Amino acid sequence: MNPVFAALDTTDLDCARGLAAAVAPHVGGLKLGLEFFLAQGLANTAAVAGATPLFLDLKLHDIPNTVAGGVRAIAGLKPEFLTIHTAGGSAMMRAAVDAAAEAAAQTGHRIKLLGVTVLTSLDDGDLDAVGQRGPAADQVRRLALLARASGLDGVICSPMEVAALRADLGADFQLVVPGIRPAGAALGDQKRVMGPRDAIAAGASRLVIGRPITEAPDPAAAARAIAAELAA
Ligand SMILES: O=C(O)c1cc(=O)[nH]c(=O)n1[C@@H]1O[C@H](COP(=O)(O)O)[C@@H](O)[C@H]1O
Repeated sequence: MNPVFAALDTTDLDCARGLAAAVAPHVGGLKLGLEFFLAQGLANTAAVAGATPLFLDLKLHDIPNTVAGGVRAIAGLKPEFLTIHTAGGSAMMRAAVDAAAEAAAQTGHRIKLLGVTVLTSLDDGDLDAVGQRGPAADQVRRLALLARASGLDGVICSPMEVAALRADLGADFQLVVPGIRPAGAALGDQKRVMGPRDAIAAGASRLVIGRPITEAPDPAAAARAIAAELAA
């Protein structure tokens, strides 16, 4: 199984279609999120994903009733994964789990819910500034345990926390990992990063990779090179 989801972070439909066509043969799935979904909506999200597994990254974070409504609203898209924020608390996560179960009874498709823990663009100093107890690794562990207890299928975490979470949470819990930077790739706004091979070796289930693929001169070649590195 190719563990890479390519993040197509654009508002432009033609750009997303072009990237999807180029990289889909070389990745395990496509991630469409905030930018694309807000600009293009449900129908175009479905159109761009086509038959490729979809990771719908909406990072839902609201009161339980509203998040449950959000899950129901996108259920027809049948994404493999949907993100919600663990910081929304246990009741919110349980409401999302219940809504996903109700939707599965109707659509026959079970959406896997992933809890965002501490964004990979934040470091210990950033956490302090918003009044959260660091270090980041401790906060990630606290939120991941809460996510599992609330019935989520897995969490999003940085590569720096994967090994410890894998040891704590067992083999079946999905650890989906952005903040991936192949050797020489620009960091951009990411702060807690690792290379693709090291992240998988540490225990990541899936990798989310955006700009190192989409901003490469040849996105298909970049995706193919990452797949080859992981298969070697
Ligand atoms: O939920 C996510 O996918 C996510 C969580 C997180 O903590 N950090 C993070 O970077 N992401 C997403 O992963 C992708 C990373 O993109 P690149 O930094 O371009 O590789 C983006 O689409 C982010 O929205």
